[in-house]
Parts: sequence; C-alpha cells; structure tokens
Amino acid sequence: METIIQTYQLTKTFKDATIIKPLDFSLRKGEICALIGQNGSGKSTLFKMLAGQLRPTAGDIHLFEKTGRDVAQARRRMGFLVETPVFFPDFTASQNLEYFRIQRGVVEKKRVDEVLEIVSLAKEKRKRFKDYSMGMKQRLGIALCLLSSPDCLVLDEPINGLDAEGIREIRNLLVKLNQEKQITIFISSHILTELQLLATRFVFIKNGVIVEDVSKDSLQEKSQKQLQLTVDDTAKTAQLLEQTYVDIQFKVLPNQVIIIHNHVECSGDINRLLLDNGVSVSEFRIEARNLEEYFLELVGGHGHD
Ligand SMILES: Nc1ncnc2c1ncn2[C@@H]1O[C@H](COP(=O)(O)OP(=O)(O)OP(=O)(O)O)[C@@H](O)[C@H]1O
Repeated sequence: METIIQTYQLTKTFKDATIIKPLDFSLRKGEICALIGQNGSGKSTLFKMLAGQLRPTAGDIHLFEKTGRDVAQARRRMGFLVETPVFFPDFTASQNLEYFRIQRGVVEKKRVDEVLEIVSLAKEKRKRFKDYSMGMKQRLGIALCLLSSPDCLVLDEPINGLDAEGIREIRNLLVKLNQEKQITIFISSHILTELQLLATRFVFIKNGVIVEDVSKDSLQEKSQKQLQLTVDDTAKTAQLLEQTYVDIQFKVLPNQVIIIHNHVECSGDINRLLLDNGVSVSEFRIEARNLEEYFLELVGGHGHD
C-alpha cells in the first residue's frame, strides 16, 4: 500500500519553544485519518510543514514516497486547507474558483463546474460568496482544494464552528471523496466526536507529541472499557502499576478508587499483581465510559500523564 505522508523525527521549534517534538508519522493510501488535539497542541504547525508553508527545524518529510527536491512536485498531488482561503466577497462561487483556476494553472475550464458539483454547490454557484453560509463557505474551500484533482486532502479544522447540518454535509462529502474517488484524507479537529463518524484512524496529539494512534475499532473498544478498583493503598497500587506497565494511564479518585484506562485486557494480571504484593482489593470491575471522556483524558491534561 502506497505511503502518502511519512515524517521522520519531524520537529518544529519557534524561538525556544518546541511545538512539534520529533515526530514519526505515516499516512497510507485510502485512510481517513483524524488528528485530534486541543487548541495549541501543534496540529496547524504540523499541517503547515506538510504544506511547505513552514520549514521544519529538524527531521524529514516524504510525500508519495518522494524525498528531497522531489517533495515539491509530489506536493502538487495534495490539496491543503490549512488556512482559510481568501475568497472575493462580491464574486460568485464560480467566479472565485475561476480566478484560482487560472492562477494555479489548472488547464481545464470545466473543472470549476465539476468541483462545484462534487461539493454540492452547483445550484448556488451564482450566489455571491458573502451570501454563503459558513457550511457553504467551507465546502467552497474544499472545492478549491479539489481543483487540481489531488490524491490526498489535508484539512485543518474544516468543521470548526459549523452547526450539526453543516458538519453532516462536510462529513458526507469527505466520505464520498474517499470512497468514490479514492482520496486519502488527513483532517484535524479539537472535538473527537465531530470526526467519530468519519475517520478510519485517530491520532491524538498533545503538546506536539502523538500520545495515541488507533484504528476506529480499537478506539471504540478502548473507549468503552476501563478498570475501576477500590484498594486499601492507592500509593502502593500506583507504584506497582507504573513499575509493571510503563505506559499505564490511570487516575486516583477519592475513597481509595483508582481508574485504569489502558491494559484493561490484563485485568487478571493486574489483580494478581496487587494481591501478590499485599494490596487488598475490595472492588474490581470493568466499566464503560464515553468517547469524549476518553479524549479528555488523553489530551485534556486531566488525570495521569
Ligand atoms: N509562528 C509562530 N511563532 C511562535 N509560536 C507559534 C507560531 N505558530 C504557532 N505557534 C505556537 O505553537 C503552538 C501550537 O500552535 P498550533 O496552531 O500548531 O496549534 P493547533 O493545535 O493547531 O491549535 P489551534 O486549534 O488553536 O489552531 C501554540 O502555542 C502557538 O502559539
């Protein structure tokens, strides 16, 4: 399977703040990958480096398995919506796209109508941009990305601020592009549930570090389960967990309760570990939690880091 994006130890530092810590990431053909992180986590910085708008401080980017000088050429196979495009408010949608078609050297004039059709704006193509709703403006932004017939779209928070209907329209559009035109999609949001029905893979970023990278199925599974223990010694339990599972994620609640978010499949081993080390466990159960809670625990700065 072709690798569309590959980064090696990609790093970005502004003055003395390292916003993207050495990051290895790959996006494979056909994926709809969601990049989820709170404001300031580094999503736009990463996307701008991919778009060639920001120069990496260190590390490397390969696009379509091309490297070095060939990256610029490979980048033409991608459509980026990483900053709000500046459309002319008094131009119609058609006129705006026609302007960009000429500017970008897209030869076929009919491509403007084609992309307007794809994003379901054909009927409103003679409306002026300033009279468009937020959702229509975003779809026009995606139409602009599609002008050059890209194989991959990179979209920075395209559903930010849209109402439920606007979100649904963008979601349907992106699923259609992925399924019917085999366009690979890398899309960011700070709200997990917005992309939950769309993405096939979820990458969580916090302070410029990828803290989790999971498939849709795995996300469902993980987000559904956690271990809740009531113990006589929370400090000792915390110590044992950290010693045994380096990436353990847990939080200590009042009343001697500990919630463990990962390694739920090892519940038997965890129980034995505690008992063998003299911790008395009065309650031990696997329970459900929702996706939003899961997201907040991963990137929201709550609980155990
Ligand atoms: N040109 C710059 N100079 C200095 N700091 C910057 C620059 N661009 C971004 N930053 C800082 O980098 C951090 C990450 O910003 P970035 O825009 O990548 O985050 P984000 O995850 O996209 O958040 P948002 O959803 O708010 O756009 C922020 O603290 C921001 O202030």
